[in-house]
Amino acid sequence: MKLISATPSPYARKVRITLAEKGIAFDLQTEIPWDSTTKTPEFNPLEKLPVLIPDKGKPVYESHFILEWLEAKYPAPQYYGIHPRTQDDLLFAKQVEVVSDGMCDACVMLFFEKQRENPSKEWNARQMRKVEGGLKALSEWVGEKEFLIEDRLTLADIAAGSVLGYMSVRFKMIPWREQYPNLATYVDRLEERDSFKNTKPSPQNITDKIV
Ligand SMILES: N[C@@H](CCC(=O)N[C@@H](CS(=O)(=O)O)C(=O)NCC(=O)O)C(=O)O
Repeated sequence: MKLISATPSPYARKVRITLAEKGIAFDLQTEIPWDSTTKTPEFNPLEKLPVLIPDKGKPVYESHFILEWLEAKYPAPQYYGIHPRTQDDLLFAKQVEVVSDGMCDACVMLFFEKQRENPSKEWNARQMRKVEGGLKALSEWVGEKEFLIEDRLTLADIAAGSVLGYMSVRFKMIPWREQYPNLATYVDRLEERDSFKNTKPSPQNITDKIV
């Protein structure tokens, strides 16, 4: 199995963490999806990574769907299960992923708006509100807990941990660790896991003109 990924990608990190927690071997293909050299269009009509390419069968893309696919194909108890046991908890975990991924989307929008000749203040303010609203929601959900659900790592922690780790790399100017010390404690504990330690995001050097 192969995963097309990028070093800063919080979406790809969710998949890398899940593969590690489930103990699934895979080849990591690191790319810059914004450069003309990327292979993503060969596998994903949306030209985005992450893309999971199974040894047999069709490519799987869109991180939340890749995690669904992995949980379906590599279920508990043979593999570590990332879905909570009850339906309500699973729906809540998916809501945490919606907010976490939405924060990532807003961060990506901000990242590229800054590269425009005349960045729109209104557009940036709108994206910042989404990031700040998401941080507030995550902080309220986490409280003083070690894990969001069932006192063990689930989809919710993978999603929340990935966006918080991304912000530490891409958005140092947002003082979220001071604003929400409980989130800082929460993510620092997650980062002690091998699946997090071995998937730390790092910046990439985009060479092509994007906007
Ligand atoms: N909703 C998608 C978002 C994936 C995404 O935006 N990936 C970026 C790379 S990164 O932001 O994750 O580093 C990409 O491939 N962008 C290329 C493009 O949008 O054309 C997911 O969850 O997988």
